[in-house]
Amino acid sequence: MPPGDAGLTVGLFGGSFNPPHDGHFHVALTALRRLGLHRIWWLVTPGNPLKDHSELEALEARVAAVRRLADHPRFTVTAFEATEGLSYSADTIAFLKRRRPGVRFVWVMGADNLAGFHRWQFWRQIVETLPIAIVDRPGASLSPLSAPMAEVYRHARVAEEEAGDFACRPAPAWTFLHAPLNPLSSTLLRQHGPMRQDA
Ligand SMILES: Nc1ncnc2c1ncn2[C@@H]1O[C@H](COP(=O)(O)OP(=O)(O)OP(=O)(O)O)[C@@H](O)[C@H]1O
Ligand SMILES: O=C(O)c1ccc[n+]([C@@H]2O[C@H](COP(=O)([O-])O)[C@@H](O)[C@H]2O)c1
Repeated sequence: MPPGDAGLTVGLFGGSFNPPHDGHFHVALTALRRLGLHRIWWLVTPGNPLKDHSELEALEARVAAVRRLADHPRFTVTAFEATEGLSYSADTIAFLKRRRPGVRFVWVMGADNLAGFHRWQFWRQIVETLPIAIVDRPGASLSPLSAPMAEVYRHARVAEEEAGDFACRPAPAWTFLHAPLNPLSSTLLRQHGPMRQDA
């Protein structure tokens, strides 16, 4: 697990990264800059509990690929969930709060995950524990209005213009960051192989 002194602000960016792509880099950079965070920790998951794992590459290969992609001085790549036996994000977050008590964490995810967030284990506990930042994604732009999480926690939405110190907000707090849309997905890359971004 990465070190973290008191006062550090960290965006937790969990993912399957099967494989990682520029859309992921875009999400991490958007969160880092727009939320005024010190760092982004990329959490390479042993396996999304809601996804079929039959096409999932080995963790070591995904970590190596994410390290190649996440080439930025404020990015840290880690796979401690596997070594600590953590499958659910609620457990990961509780673990981190215990082990890095002075660090201020924010959960970072793409807008497609907002739509299904109410299916995550202990999702309300997650919302009540740390601020959540959602980055827009093609096909999911309307979900802030209709997702159950957004409805239940409507009162906790923070305007993106006011999210510059987001890590210091008490939970529940969530914000939706509009940004240039990036159309890449791992599914697309698994189906068609690497594609030139400028083609
Ligand atoms: N193009 C994108 N724009 C915004 N968010 C993205 C984009 N691609 C991935 N994300 C977000 O990054 C995180 C990790 O995504 P993941 O590794 O599942 O990639 P994916 O492209 O969604 O994969 P798959 O197609 O296999 O479902 C998730 O929170 C996801 O919402
Ligand atoms: O805890 C859960 O129930 C849960 C359900 C779905 C996804 N997650 C986490 O969400 C992150 C994004 O997953 P993915 O597959 O969309 O990249 C990753 O860290 C997963 O472990 C977590």
